Amino acid sequence: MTDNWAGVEEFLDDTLGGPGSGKFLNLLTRMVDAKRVLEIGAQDGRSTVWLARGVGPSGRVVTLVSNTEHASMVRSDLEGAESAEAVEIVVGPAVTTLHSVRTDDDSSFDLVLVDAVDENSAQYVEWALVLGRPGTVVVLGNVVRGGEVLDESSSDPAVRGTREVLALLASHPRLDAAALQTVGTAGWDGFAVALVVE
Ligand SMILES: C[S@@+](CC[C@H](N)C(=O)[O-])C[C@H]1O[C@@H](n2cnc3c(N)ncnc32)[C@H](O)[C@@H]1O
Repeated sequence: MTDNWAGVEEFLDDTLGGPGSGKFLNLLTRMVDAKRVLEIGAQDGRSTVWLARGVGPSGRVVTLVSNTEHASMVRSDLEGAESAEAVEIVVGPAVTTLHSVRTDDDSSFDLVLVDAVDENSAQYVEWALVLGRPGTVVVLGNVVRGGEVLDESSSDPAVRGTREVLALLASHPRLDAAALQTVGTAGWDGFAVALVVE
């Protein structure tokens, strides 16, 4: 994982709409001075490594993965990574494991990354409200999906889940949110950011 960009494509890809995503998350973590981060959905450590680097060795990153294979991939990517000791990996379907997630000293999470990209995204955002506080930042990946998100007749669970969560972001009284579109080698996509308010 490097800070050195090899070119325009790498630079554009390093958002939640592209395959990189890490540097954007690292910047956001530092911008909001997040010390406690919850990552909902990781396949490997590409985001986790950058989140750990962002919170520093005294911070905490709780990463939810669906199975032991993905847990191994996250662990492997974390080997030798900066502040890897800050990361706790929790294995199992996020809708289940979220019930057991606690902050270590009962402090709320400062930043929640919703990136499982399945049909349960709205539930994950509801959990971000439970485990966060006014001022917590919530980020959601892959919310444009090549424009498919505009297809209200889609049967794709990811599209349906995304439409549901965008409707929640647009209407929830405790969320102030915006969505942004991105372009990169993975195509046209985007991410959403939300601020938890009183
Ligand atoms: C877009 S990727 C996550 C990218 C991740 N932030 C990273 O950089 O590795 C979505 C991943 O979330 C995980 N996921 C999907 N549904 C999940 C669930 N219900 N519980 C936990 N993880 C889930 C899957 O491993 C899936 O590959």
